[in-house]
Amino acid sequence: MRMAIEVKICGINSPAALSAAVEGGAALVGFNFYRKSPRFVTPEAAAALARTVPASIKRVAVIVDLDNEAIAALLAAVPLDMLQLHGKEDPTRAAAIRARFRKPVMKAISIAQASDLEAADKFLPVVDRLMFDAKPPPSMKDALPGGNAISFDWTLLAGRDWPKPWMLAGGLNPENLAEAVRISGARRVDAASGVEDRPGVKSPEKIRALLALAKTL
Ligand SMILES: O=C(O)c1ccccc1NCC(=O)[C@H](O)[C@H](O)COP(=O)(O)O
Repeated sequence: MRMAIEVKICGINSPAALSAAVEGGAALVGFNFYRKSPRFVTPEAAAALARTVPASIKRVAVIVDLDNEAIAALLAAVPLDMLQLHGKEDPTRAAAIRARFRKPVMKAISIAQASDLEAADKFLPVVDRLMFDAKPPPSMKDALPGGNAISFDWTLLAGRDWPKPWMLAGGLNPENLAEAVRISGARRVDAASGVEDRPGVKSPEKIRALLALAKTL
């Protein structure tokens, strides 16, 4: 039997969004600690939400180039199961974070062309998961490190696999998820903007729709 699609709903910042994700069957929920993101949550708000998440669902911290002191403070304040490195962390830094904080680490790799996938090989020995996310084009003003609602060419992943779990991210929504999965072959996916009404405002309806669809793929 085929493994069900695993979904991470990223940028959870309200009880309604969290309930929709939990009840809809998300496997992971992401809390965004990048201050410039419209999805930023304070550690206090994230802690209140994270404490209500069932143990079967992984609580992921999205962090961007944080130093050890900031990561330690975050982990002291918020119950978290995984660290998602979404900045310019290199393999040495990823390995150091994983060793020091003893949490599973997922490294996001920005993809625009086939050669961008080569970075995966360097991270594989030192992380627990990979995420392939869209690299914003240079013309995109005010681009964030992630959460830009843009997709990359899913055929770049077709027929590819890696020896650790990997997720597809970038502009996924209830309208394009089926196509993205069919073309890329991904069995783990992540969505932030595509389940929102506007940047930073999650739509419980869209979260439910994406998760219901994922169960059929
Ligand atoms: O979502 C953000 O605002 C964000 C900001 C800075 C770094 C990472 C960020 N998001 C991380 C995620 O896991 C997103 O879900 C992923 O980039 C896909 O986003 P989207 O294209 O909006 O679905």
